Parts: sequence; structure tokens; C-alpha cells
Amino acid sequence: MSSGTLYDKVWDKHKVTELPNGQDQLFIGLHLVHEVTSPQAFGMLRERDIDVAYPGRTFATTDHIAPTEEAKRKRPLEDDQAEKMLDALDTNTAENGITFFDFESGRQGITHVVAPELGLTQPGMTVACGDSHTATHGAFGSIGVGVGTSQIRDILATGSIAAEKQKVRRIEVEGSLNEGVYAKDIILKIIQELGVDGGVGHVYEYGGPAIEELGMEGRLAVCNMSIEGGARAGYINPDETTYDYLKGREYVPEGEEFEQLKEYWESIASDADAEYDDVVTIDVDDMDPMVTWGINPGQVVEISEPVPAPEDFETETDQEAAQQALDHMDIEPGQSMLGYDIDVAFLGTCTNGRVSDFRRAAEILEGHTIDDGVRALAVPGSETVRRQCEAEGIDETFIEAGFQWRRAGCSMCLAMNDDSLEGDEAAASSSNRNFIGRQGSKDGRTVLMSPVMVAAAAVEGEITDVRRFYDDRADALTAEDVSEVAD
Ligand SMILES: CC(C)[C@H](C(=O)O)[C@@H](O)C(=O)O
Ligand code: SF4
Repeated sequence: MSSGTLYDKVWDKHKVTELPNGQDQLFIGLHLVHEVTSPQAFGMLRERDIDVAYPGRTFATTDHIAPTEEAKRKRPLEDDQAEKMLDALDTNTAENGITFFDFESGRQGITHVVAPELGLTQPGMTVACGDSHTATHGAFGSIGVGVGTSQIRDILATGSIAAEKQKVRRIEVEGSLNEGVYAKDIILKIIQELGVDGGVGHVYEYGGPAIEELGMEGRLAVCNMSIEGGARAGYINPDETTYDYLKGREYVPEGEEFEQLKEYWESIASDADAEYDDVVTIDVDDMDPMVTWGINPGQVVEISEPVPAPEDFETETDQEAAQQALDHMDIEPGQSMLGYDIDVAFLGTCTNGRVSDFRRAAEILEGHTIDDGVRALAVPGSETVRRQCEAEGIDETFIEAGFQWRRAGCSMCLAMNDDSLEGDEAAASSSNRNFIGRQGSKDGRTVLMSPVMVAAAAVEGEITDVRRFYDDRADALTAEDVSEVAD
């Protein structure tokens, strides 16, 4: 019997052959397609008159350019470029017999939200998409890799890619989370400790008690940001939480077939004696909610920590990056992020645009209205998420609080549609990237945090400790507490 990591086992099962250049040819079990990165790849196939090899394993949706205002979702779209991309996806999927979750399907949404919720993503699979956040799918114990246009072409044409096996780092997450602290905080903590390029050359296997306790939506949020930590992919071994989630989903077989699949899924989990290239332990027991203070996801602090100074960093590169971040964000070292004014609150994305994210944020918003100066957007990650939230009356809570309740898409995560920051607006955002210009304005400022922290910031008009909104407020921090820490 073979013994090893899930990564080793999944890789071996999908390895077609070793290529002359030393890379492996890897079979791709599920190919997800969106409108931005696919048109050129389909074009290359057309030029050579090649058919899509596995249309039944290929699923498309539209997310990046999708207008989130109901009235703007009529075809042709107002934005010519967006219409062109969507039109290309219409044609490419229709001509090749590929399922396309378009606006009319009722299933449209962000690729990494749609595939898991429909049960397309399953343990032990290789999942590829022309999108860096394909790591998300690792939450099920699959290997999700983001690929470029030429690899999309290769998958369309052959169902496989040339790939290099990575090292595996086990990240053991010890402890249990405080109230008000969630999966998003765990992954931000990991990136704070290991850095934005700490994972280069590796895939991350997340495990340990704090990970096992997470539901599937939390696990998806953790794996989603593996790429922000520099890892090629990130995964969590499948367990009962995974199987319970999958049971009954649209693309998951039922009855005897499900039981057989489950046996297979159990067999591909990492063995207890698996050997890792590296093991790191992170303790989240006393952790506070996390917020970024800079312009990459690793420039992040617990809300109880002061913003660091450039000299706190070891390398010259990190020191310069810190200075650039302080300048861009207009903050001083030693300052607390508590009380940092925000103009926009944005809740959604493939990190935190799922039902549990909106449920928890709604609990915070209940009985409150957002601050006068704040523009607040709630953008479900998929139309399925939107309908579920509406069935639970969550949309009403958001609307009554003063949020705009939108249709599904990537939206202000990267502003490829009309949803964008203006000028130097600052956003409390549940997304995964805070690079300069990311949310559509070169002077815009992004502060990454969990959905409940976004909701709390929307109400206060500034960054606040969400625990002030719970009945037991003992743990909530004020800016004074933090400057005392700094002194
Ligand atoms: C547009 C797409 C290629 C891009 C990605 O690869 O991740 C986007 O989804 C992002 O989050 O920046
Ligand atoms: S929600 Fe953001 S991170 Fe996710 S796929 Fe869309 S643009 Fe990329």
C-alpha cells in the first residue's frame, strides 16, 4: 500500500507520462473557464481546427465583467469590450458543446464559487482554470491550479498540461478561534507569518484542529488565498465535513455510486505517516481579527497590533515596500488601524462571497444603519448564493442597513465591471488583493478583512473591532488600547 500526501497520490493518479523536459504531463479532471482568459485559447484551437477534447469536463461561467446592477445585465452589454468577451464565450461554448452558466442559467457567478456549490469540485481531482484563485478548490482535497492562456489551450486540446511537481509544506493550525475571528483571519495570519512569497515552490497542506473545525465555506476561504502566500496550490484533506457538504449536490452521484466515491475520497487523503518537505505550526488560539495596513496581503496585522515601521523589516526590499505602503495608505507607523476612515464597504468575491459570509455579516448589521458617508455593496458570489440569501431574508437586512444588494460577479474585487473605487477612496473589503489600483482607482486604498469586519466598518464609517457588536464586548479593542501596545 502506498503511503504519502494527498498531493503525491493525486499527482500520481493524474500523471500521464514524464515529458522529455523533465516536467510531467498531468491529466486535468475539471476545467473551469471564464470570459477573460479563454477567448484567445479557443481561438488557437480554431486556427488549427482542433476540437475540445473533453467538453463534458469543461464548464464555463461569466464573472469578471458581469454587471452587478440588474438593469445592466441586458445583452448586448453597455461596455463593448465586456460584450465581446461574453459573446466569444457564448460562441465558444455553444460550438464545442460546453456547459455555460450564463445570466439566464440561474447559476452564473464566480467560477470558484459556482463549481464547489454545484458539486463539480470533488476530492482527488485535478482542477484547472485560467485564474490564479483556482487554489480555492483545494478545500475539497483536490489540486487546483491556476493556468495561463497557452495552458488553457493545451487543456482544451488534450485535457492535460505540462506541470512541475512542487514541494509540500504542511501548515498545522493549532488552537481554536475566538468569537469574531474566522477563516479569513487564519489565512491572513498564515501570510503574515510566512510572507507573500513564503510558499514559492510549494503547495500548502492546511490541517490541524482549527482547520478541521471549519465548515466548507471557511476552508474555501483559506485555500483561496494560498496564491497570496506564494503557494502554487493549497488543499485540505477531505473528511466528514467534505462528504456531508457534497451529498445531494447537483453534480454529485447518489446512492451506491456516492458510497464508492467516498471510499476513493477517503483513500486519497494524506496518510498519518506521510512525509512533508516542511512542517510549520501556527497557533490561532488568542488571535484577534486581522486587517491589512498596506498594499500586499502580507502587510497585515491583528487589529490589536500597531502598524509596523519600515525599520521593523529585515530586508531592504521589505523596508521599501513598507514605506511605499505607508505613503499610499496615508498612515504612520505605530498607528492603529482602528479608526481608519473608510468610504466604501465591499462584501463579496471568491474568498468571502458565500452564504455563511452574508449570514454572519447580516447578524452584525441587524438593527444598524451604515454610516452616512459610506457606499456599501453586497455582491453575492453566485446567483445560487443570492437566491439562498434572499430566501433567508438576508438581502432585506442588508438593504435596510443601507447596503446595495447586487447580482453575482467579481465586482469591485478588481473592477472589470462598473463597480470601482473613485479617487483615493478607502475600502473595507472582504476580497483577497490590496495591490495599488486593484479596485479600479490608482489612488484607491484597500483594507482586507473578514466579512463581519466589513459589516462593522460600514456601520462605523471606520475600521473597528467587530466584537463591539456582540453582546459580550469584553474582547473589543479601542485605538487607545493599541497605541498603549505600541508605546
Ligand atoms: C482576471 C484573472 C486572470 C485574475 C486572476 O488570475 O486571478 C483575477 O481573477 C484576479 O483575481 O486577479
Ligand atoms: S472574485 Fe476577485 S479574486 Fe476571485 S476570481 Fe474574481 S477577480 Fe479574481
